[in-house]
Amino acid sequence: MLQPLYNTSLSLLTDLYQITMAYGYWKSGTAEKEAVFNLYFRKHPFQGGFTIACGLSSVVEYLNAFSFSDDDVQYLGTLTGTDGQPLFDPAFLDYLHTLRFTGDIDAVLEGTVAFPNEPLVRVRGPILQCQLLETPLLTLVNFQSLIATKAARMRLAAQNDTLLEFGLRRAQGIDGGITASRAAYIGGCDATSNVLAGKLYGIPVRGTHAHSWVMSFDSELESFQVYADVLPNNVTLLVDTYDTIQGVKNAIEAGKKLKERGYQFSAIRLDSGDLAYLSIEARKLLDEAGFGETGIVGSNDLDEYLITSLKQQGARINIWGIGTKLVTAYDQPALGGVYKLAAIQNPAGEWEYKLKLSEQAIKISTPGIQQVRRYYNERGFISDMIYNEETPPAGPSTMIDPYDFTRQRRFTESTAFEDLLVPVFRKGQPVYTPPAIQAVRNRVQQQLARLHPSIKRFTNPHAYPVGLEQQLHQLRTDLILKMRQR
Ligand SMILES: Nc1ncnc2c1ncn2[C@@H]1O[C@H](COP(=O)(O)OP(=O)(O)OP(=O)(O)O)[C@@H](O)[C@H]1O
Ligand SMILES: O=P(O)(O)OC[C@H]1O[C@H](OP(=O)(O)OP(=O)(O)O)[C@H](O)[C@@H]1O
Ligand SMILES: O=C(O)c1cccnc1
Repeated sequence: MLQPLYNTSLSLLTDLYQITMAYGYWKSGTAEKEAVFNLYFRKHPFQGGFTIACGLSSVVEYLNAFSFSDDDVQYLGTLTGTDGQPLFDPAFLDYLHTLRFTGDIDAVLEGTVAFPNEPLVRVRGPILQCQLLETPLLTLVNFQSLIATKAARMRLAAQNDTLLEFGLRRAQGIDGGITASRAAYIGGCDATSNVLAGKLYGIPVRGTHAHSWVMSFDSELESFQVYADVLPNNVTLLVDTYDTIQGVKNAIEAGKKLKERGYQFSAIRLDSGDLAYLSIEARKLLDEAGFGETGIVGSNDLDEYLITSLKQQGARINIWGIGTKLVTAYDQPALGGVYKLAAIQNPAGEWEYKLKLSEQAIKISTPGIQQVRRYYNERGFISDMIYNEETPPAGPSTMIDPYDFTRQRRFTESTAFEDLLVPVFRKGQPVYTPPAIQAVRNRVQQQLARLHPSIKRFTNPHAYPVGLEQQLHQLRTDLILKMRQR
């Protein structure tokens, strides 16, 4: 389902420097130079061992709608430089007005587990266009991948329990809320309380009630009974407004009447106090009253660590309501994805490889028209090898760790693999239709099932092996040496 937002002009949703650089390329006659940029991140969020790639369907929508509207170019025409004179030549604004994306996009499918330095999106096309896409692509992919990853961690902690996303009220603004609900569902939540996200994306919506409902009545019991009368097919009662144990007893009273009417008493919700102790006591009371099927929702500043701890304490919660810590990615509020130039074609049509140097080894970029080859066996994923599509591995291949070249792995021709980047746009035309959101969500779980548990643990996870194919490693090393000699 299309999000209408991406179908309006979002071409100014970028940093000014992208447009000034585009102007520079246009003015200096280099706008059409063919270039390749890679979008990748350098470090997993949350000190984790994996990241879930997310945001590609928004990228597709964004690119399909990519154009500068009349008022976009009019606005750009009002911008001035430090001398107060117009920043852009009107002829450039005319050029922008008719500009459409004409390049190629290759990308890792949404819901794929990804690792540092692997391109999630690769953009090839006239350098001016590639440059203009940097900020919007990062905006779309960084946040969605961050939240999908956080949700996947919560799913790991919650195991087979139900996971509800309740974050809208604490989200980073409107788009933060809507986008987080989508990414959280993909990452493993079962439903959201965010009704607009439900409508836009086809995500199941679920909810309980607030303390205000209970407080608006003279007694808690009456509030439960009225709620059950009015919404007999949606009865989850929040029991902690006054005294939780008494609240459970009142909920059972209301539940009995509901049962007599032939309806199911779905659940109670605990939102404060010791969630382990209270859920164990509530479970006993519910079971004794014949409500063995009635669930227990736990909420209150939960995250993957608290869910794990509560489970270890024997908590009887089987439905987890998670808001703030999920949609704000509380412990790491940004994924540091970057977008780097990796190659430019010279007038003879040959690739000149490009690399960004840094004193920090982790920040030195990798040149090449990069593709990721993921090797696997029947037990799961073995390792990922980044290679240059211009020099693909032929026969047995050797993968080298770019941070320690003595660490190498050799793959025989019989090792099974798949290449992760798939064609998404060719010459500006979409050649890939994003799957339904449910399929993306399923993909996350299928992918995680193929990752060794040591990579998925929260504390000191094992690093999944990612390296460079030997020819690409050599190219990168030669370029670093050449540039350091300058
Ligand atoms: N058994 C438990 N073990 C670890 N953490 C828990 C346990 N029970 C609850 N918590 C967490 O402890 C934190 C504080 O909860 P607590 O209910 O004491 O404070 P609160 O949020 O101020 O309560 P209230 O909503 O009544 O103001 C919450 O993040 C909650 O999820
Ligand atoms: O705790 P979160 O993970 O963010 O989950 C969402 C919270 O939102 C509601 O609380 P409310 O806004 O009523 O405030 P509260 O924290 O005082 O309960 C709800 O009762 C949850 O506690
Ligand atoms: O439905 C709920 O229980 C809910 C929704 C949003 C925030 N907190 C709780």
